[in-house]
Amino acid sequence: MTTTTPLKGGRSSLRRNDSPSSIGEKSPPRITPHASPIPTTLPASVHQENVGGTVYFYPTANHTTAQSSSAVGLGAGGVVDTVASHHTGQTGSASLTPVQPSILYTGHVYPGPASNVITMQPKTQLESAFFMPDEMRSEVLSRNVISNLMLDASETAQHALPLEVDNYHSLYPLEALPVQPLHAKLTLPSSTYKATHSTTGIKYCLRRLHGFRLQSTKCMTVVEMWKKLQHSNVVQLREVFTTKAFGDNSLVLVYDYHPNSQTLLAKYFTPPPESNGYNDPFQGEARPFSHKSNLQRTTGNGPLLPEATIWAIIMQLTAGLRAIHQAGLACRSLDPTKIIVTGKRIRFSFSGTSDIAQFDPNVANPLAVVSMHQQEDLTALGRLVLALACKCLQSVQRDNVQSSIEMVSRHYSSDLRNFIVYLFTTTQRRSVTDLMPMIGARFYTQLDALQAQCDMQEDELAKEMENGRLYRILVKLNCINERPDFNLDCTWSEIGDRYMLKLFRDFLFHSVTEDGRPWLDHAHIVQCLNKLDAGSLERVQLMSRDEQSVLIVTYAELKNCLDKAFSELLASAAS
Ligand SMILES: Nc1ncnc2c1ncn2[C@@H]1O[C@H](COP(=O)(O)OP(=O)(O)OP(=O)(O)O)[C@@H](O)[C@H]1O
Repeated sequence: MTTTTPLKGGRSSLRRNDSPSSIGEKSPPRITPHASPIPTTLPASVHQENVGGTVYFYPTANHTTAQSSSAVGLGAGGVVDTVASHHTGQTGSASLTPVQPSILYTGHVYPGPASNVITMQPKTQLESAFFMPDEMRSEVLSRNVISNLMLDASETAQHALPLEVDNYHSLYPLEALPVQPLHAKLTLPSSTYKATHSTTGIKYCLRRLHGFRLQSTKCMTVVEMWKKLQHSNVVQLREVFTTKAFGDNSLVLVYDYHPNSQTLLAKYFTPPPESNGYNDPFQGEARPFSHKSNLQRTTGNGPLLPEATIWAIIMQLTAGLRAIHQAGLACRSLDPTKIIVTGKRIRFSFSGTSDIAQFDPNVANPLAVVSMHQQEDLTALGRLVLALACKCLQSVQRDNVQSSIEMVSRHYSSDLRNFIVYLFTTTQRRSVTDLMPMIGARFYTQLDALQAQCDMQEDELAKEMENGRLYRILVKLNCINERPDFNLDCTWSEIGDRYMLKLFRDFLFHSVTEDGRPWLDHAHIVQCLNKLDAGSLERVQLMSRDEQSVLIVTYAELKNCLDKAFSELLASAAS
């Protein structure tokens, strides 16, 4: 017997999840008709009933407990897997316990942003119900793109880079010019690369000191101290090794890699491109921080920074510096080329390089030397904050300091001025902990901003967690749907449980409006997938592509079919 029941004019059909987010036609959809295997016989165990023009199939009483898909303890009445029964020769899944029409589904659904978060989002668009804001996405994307950059073989040869250095491969230069002086106090050339660890695949930042020989293994003590220092404002040193892979004796320091980082110099002191190559005639020859070209250190960097931005930088720098000093270490390269900015995060980079490069095994009193370097760090911090406030590196040249501080007094609070003056007062012994009271209640503002950012990110995480879950269901469904053959059975995906899943897939993605246009409703897809994942007792009416067969199942049964079919695939893949 063929089940020939046109849907049109039949009982109100597909349960649609009405949602304001429908991006297509609002009229109820129907399934796109396509050629599809349809049942040709109906087992004696199935009872047929015509309700308002639609034929429904019910198992007879002695078959009500047979099928496993109903064995989820559902009691879903009027539910039958007739098509599956036909194609597999199994009995239909059913239970005669009547089901209340109310939706029994209580699955996991992203409930939408919390009220405290919604006000922080740039603009509440339809998209934001499901996906992260564009700004966040593009930041993550650009980090991924940068992180995945690779040189091809010819570029690697062009840069004279080895294919492997110790446990690292795929070296990628992180600076425009591969060889630069390390720091004002150093004449050693150095290079920075991104590289991938051979066994873990994790990316790291390698700092190579060219032509460098370790004078003494004693400096490994200080390396260990740096390796132990963990702080969110300090780039973590992971290991140090010597290598001849570059054709010389190089020392390589391995740090955590933070993609899409900029140096503080590049972010705040490099003239914008609009300057059209104009050089400030008053810039002079002085290089206040390191051997960087004066072109990069000119004035003309746009408007002054808001005071809140400067304090946000100060708080992060002092936090990192406090951790460094408390660990009995000194930064020794507190320089805008050695501080990196990643998003809103500021980190001291290449920490410990100076300690290794300038290690002197003959120092009589190492503690006193550290203390002296810590004082130098504080002076360097004062110079950096002054330069930031003036947005000009020349402002910290000896002759300019006084007028620069006056400029700070005119444009910023006395707190900021006092902070800088304290750090410039080298006649007294200063301490990073003394800076805390100067920051004062601004600390709470920073904490509040960070917590608000955490709230927003947690909300995005909640969304993405649900997306990840839905993605896994889609992976399962797509591994099953339309599989050309399985265990030499080319009809596997078209029969039995799999046939139900195919019709469900059509219901999800291929619904059309009355006049045949695609009916696209993201909320419909999400809600149906959620009901499937939760094994809801709600019923869904599926229809064969030729519109000749109607199948009413619960989501619980579909879930059971999905799990069974996917387990079969898994078992076969593992065998
Ligand atoms: N841990 C890190 N992760 C990712 N990128 C980093 C890291 N540390 C530094 N960088 C980036 O590497 C690039 C090169 O850094 P480097 O200090 O070599 O710059 P530089 O301005 O050329 O300094 P120098 O004159 O000392 O060579 C910079 O753009 C910096 O943002």
